[in-house]
Amino acid sequence: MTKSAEINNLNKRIGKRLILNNISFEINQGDIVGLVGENGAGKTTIMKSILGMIETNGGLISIDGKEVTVSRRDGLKNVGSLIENPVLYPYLSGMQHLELFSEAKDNGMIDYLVNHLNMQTYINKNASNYSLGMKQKLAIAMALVNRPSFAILDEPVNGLDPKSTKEVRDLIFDLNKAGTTFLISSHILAELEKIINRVVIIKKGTKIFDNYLEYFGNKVNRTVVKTSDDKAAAELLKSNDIEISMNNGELTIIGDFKLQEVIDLINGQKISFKSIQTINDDFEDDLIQILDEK
Ligand SMILES: Nc1ncnc2c1ncn2[C@@H]1O[C@H](COP(=O)(O)OP(=O)(O)OP(=O)(O)O)[C@@H](O)[C@H]1O
Repeated sequence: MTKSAEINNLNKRIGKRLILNNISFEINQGDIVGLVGENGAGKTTIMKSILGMIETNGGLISIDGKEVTVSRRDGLKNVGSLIENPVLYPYLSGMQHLELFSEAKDNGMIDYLVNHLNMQTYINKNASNYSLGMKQKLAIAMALVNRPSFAILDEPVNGLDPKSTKEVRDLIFDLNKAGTTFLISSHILAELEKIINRVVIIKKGTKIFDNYLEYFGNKVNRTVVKTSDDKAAAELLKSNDIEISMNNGELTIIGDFKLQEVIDLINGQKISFKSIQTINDDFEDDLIQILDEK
């Protein structure tokens, strides 16, 4: 797999505090990687380091095989970024911002972004009058206006309403299909799950998890059943080809099944139900569990 970016043993100290502790991970071309962690975990510091915005205390960062530091910026030529609140010029319109940031005279990208992010009604007005969400959309457009091969977006859907959030998601997918690799941080895990194909989790400056989403498997529902005789109920369900497991004495039915069929089977054997609880294992819970465990 071709690598878009490599981060090797990245360390960052601020004063006496170690903010990043030997962080290493790779971003393969075509990936949409989610960078996840609690407030203050170090996500923005990682992104700033990759972009050569801050001095680091050891470690090697390269983009497209070129080393990036505060003074070596060759690797950043095809990189777009949105980090924290971008500085907007109050007397320039959104369109003028995009024109200022665009390296090409007219590559159709400005129209494409304005349309995809639905900014037509205000793009020619002064940015000083923009709402938080409008500013955020303009900042995303500025990050992507040169059709970067690699884009780093820190909290891109911060402050966006659900419709705008979907517009940003669709735009990311569209650009990803056309060849842009993404590193995206977000606290909105349910939203992040819809976009990313891989997740890197940071806790207190240390990487604690890094894997593709397939790791989390297909989201299967589990139904935990308590009966007057769990052992007999388990045998009965198994003999009727219903997939079950017994974990810590808990009878769990896995995957798809017809609840009425289970009820009829068990009642038919004079076993009584005490409780039935369906549990949806979702991504958000999985991530929170990883964060809590490590
Ligand atoms: N300029 C600075 N001076 C002092 N401490 C800093 C500075 N920048 C970052 N830090 C500290 O570094 C740690 C990591 O901050 P960072 O902004 O990278 O976290 P984050 O994961 O992006 O957090 P959030 O999700 O809240 O944006 C925090 O403890 C923060 O207080």
